Parts: sequence; structure tokens; C-alpha cells
Amino acid sequence: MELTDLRNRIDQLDDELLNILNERMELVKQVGELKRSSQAIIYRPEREKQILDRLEKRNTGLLTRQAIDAIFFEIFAVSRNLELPERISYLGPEGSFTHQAAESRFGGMSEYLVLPTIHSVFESVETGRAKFGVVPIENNQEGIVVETVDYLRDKNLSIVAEVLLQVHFTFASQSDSLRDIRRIYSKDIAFRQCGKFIGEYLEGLGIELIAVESTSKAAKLASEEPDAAAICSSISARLYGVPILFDNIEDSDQNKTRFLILAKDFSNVKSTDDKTTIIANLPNTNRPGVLYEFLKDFNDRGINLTKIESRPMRGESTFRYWFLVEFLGHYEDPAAQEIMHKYGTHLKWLGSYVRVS
Ligand SMILES: O=C(O)C(=O)C[C@]1(C(=O)O)C=C[C@@H](O)C=C1
Repeated sequence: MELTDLRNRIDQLDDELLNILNERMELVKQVGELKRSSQAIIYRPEREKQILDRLEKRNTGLLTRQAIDAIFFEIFAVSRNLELPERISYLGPEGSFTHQAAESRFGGMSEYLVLPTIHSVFESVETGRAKFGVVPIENNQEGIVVETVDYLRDKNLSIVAEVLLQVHFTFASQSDSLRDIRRIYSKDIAFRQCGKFIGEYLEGLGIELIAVESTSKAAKLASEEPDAAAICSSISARLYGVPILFDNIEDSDQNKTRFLILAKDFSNVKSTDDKTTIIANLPNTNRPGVLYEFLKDFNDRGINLTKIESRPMRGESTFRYWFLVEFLGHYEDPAAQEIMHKYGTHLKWLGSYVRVS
């Protein structure tokens, strides 16, 4: 077929797609009306997963699961906006990896509130300025983001969903020569994740490494200072117009960051593959065997623990800890319920949500 013929055929299909999408939106609008009259929750990640899983099974064409996810997450985001526009806050500035994570779930059309700290994201959701908040919780090379973990304990927000993002760093600077660069801005975690690149290319050049709150702040600073560079995401380098000198400079290509979507008083319906996050404030953690017995309770019930993170009890003179614990399954599963009842107020349930692997 000739190019014009192909394009004519594409135009015809786009017309059909548009009609079908509008037809879908008519139904979504009715769902929205039903939900509003019963005060039901608009965002239903487990329903979205069900749709995506079903489509993947039916799919016989060229689209990969990743492509189906990308297209349909955008459709869901538009649908939710039609049902009820909801504001989403995220750890900024614009162009941060958290921004990317937020857009992957809430699409390009949602209203976003860009906030400077993890604390301010928690606060915006607590006060209702945003319906959802997006924060990083861990990186698979670097470990936990302690600020997020500590606020999960101290604030009263629920986990709605998790997002996994493959992280790539770029080295961007207005300077064409590495010898003219005097300082590099980035987040401390990013400096550590790009250790090999820094060692190979920048050692001995007397360059100062300056840690700032986010990699996009680093890009912004590098856009203002010609003798500076940033280790940042490629979106933020582009956003601030800083030329990229090297791409994918991270030590490991397995580098993934996990983000959480938070909301107030939120609870997901069970899906086929859930994860649960709780805080454990165990009594008498200094008595031998307390932690062992707690973990054994999970093992005895066949519950797969996926994470246990110790954090110090602040304001005490001894070394005592509380734990962030994650396990596979939903909070409503009988085995999980048994543990929740056994430990009562010593456990705080943060959320059960669709697991992303
Ligand atoms: O099924 C619903 O509950 C809807 O609101 C519809 C819909 C969709 O677009 O399919 C939109 C938002 C929800 O997160 C899940 C699904």
C-alpha cells in the first residue's frame, strides 16, 4: 500500500477509535453518577488491573503488555477525571522521577500539585488539598526512603497503590568539556547509584558533588550555572533545557524505584494478587524471641513476607525499634486477620493494594 493509502486507513481507524472511546466515556459517566450517589470511591486500581489482565489474555496483535498498560492507564485517568476531577500531589519539582510515576497512573490530563518535600505531600493529602499523593519509598539498589517510612507511621494515610519505575540517570551540563565543570548537583541517592561513572570520568578533576533535594532541582541549578552539571532524569534535563552529555550512567541497569500512591481513609477491594503494608510496634522488643515469634506467626500461616524494615523509636534512651512489614495477600484474608487480631493495637494497617512485579 502507498503512504497515502496507509494514512487514509489510519484516519478511518482513528475515527472508529474516537467513536468507541466516546461510547466508553458515556458508560463511565454513568458509573460516575452511580458512584457519586452512593459516595463510592472513584479510583479502583483492582478493577483497572482486572481490565488490563483481561485485555492481555485476549491480545493477539502487536501491542505488548507494557503498551496496553500505557494506553489504558491514560484512558482510565481520563475516565476518572470525567467521573470526578481529583487533584494529585507529588514530590517535585516537575520532571522528577516521582512526577513520572504519578503521570504513569494519573495521566497527562490530571491536575497536579507539585510539592517540595515528602512531608508536604503527606500534608496535602491529610488536609484534603490533594486527593492522592505520590512519594518514593525505596530503590532496589539503595534501599528505603526513610522519610516516607517514618511519615507512614506518624501520619494517618492509606496506601492505595504502588508504582515501579525503571530509573535511568543522565549527566547534563551546558559545558561541553568535563574540565570546565566545577560542581555537580544531584540527590545523594543518585550520586551513590552512579558511583562507577563518577569514578571513571570525573575522579581527579576537583569537581565538588553537591546534594540537593531532588534530581530535577539539580537540573534547574545546572540550567542556571554554566560551570555546573546535574545527574538527573532525561525528562528534567529536557524540561530545563540542559544538554545531555551522557545517558544511562547508573551502575546497574536493574535500577528500579518503587513509589506509593497515598490517600486518606482508602481501602481497596481484594484483587487476585495483593500486597499489604503494616507498621509493627511490638511490645517488649528487648525480650529474646519477640521478633522471631512475630515472624513465625506469618510463616505458620503460610504468609509470604516481602519486607521488614527496622526504624528506631525516637526520643528513647535505649535502642528500640518499630518495623515496616510487607506481605503478600490482602488484609481481609483470614490468615492476615488472625495476625491483626492477635497483635491488636500493636499493628497499624496501612493498605492492601494490587502488587506490581
Ligand atoms: O469501573 C469503575 O469503577 C470505573 O469507575 C470505571 C473505570 C474505567 O475507566 O474502566 C475508571 C476508574 C476506575 O479506577 C476503574 C475503572
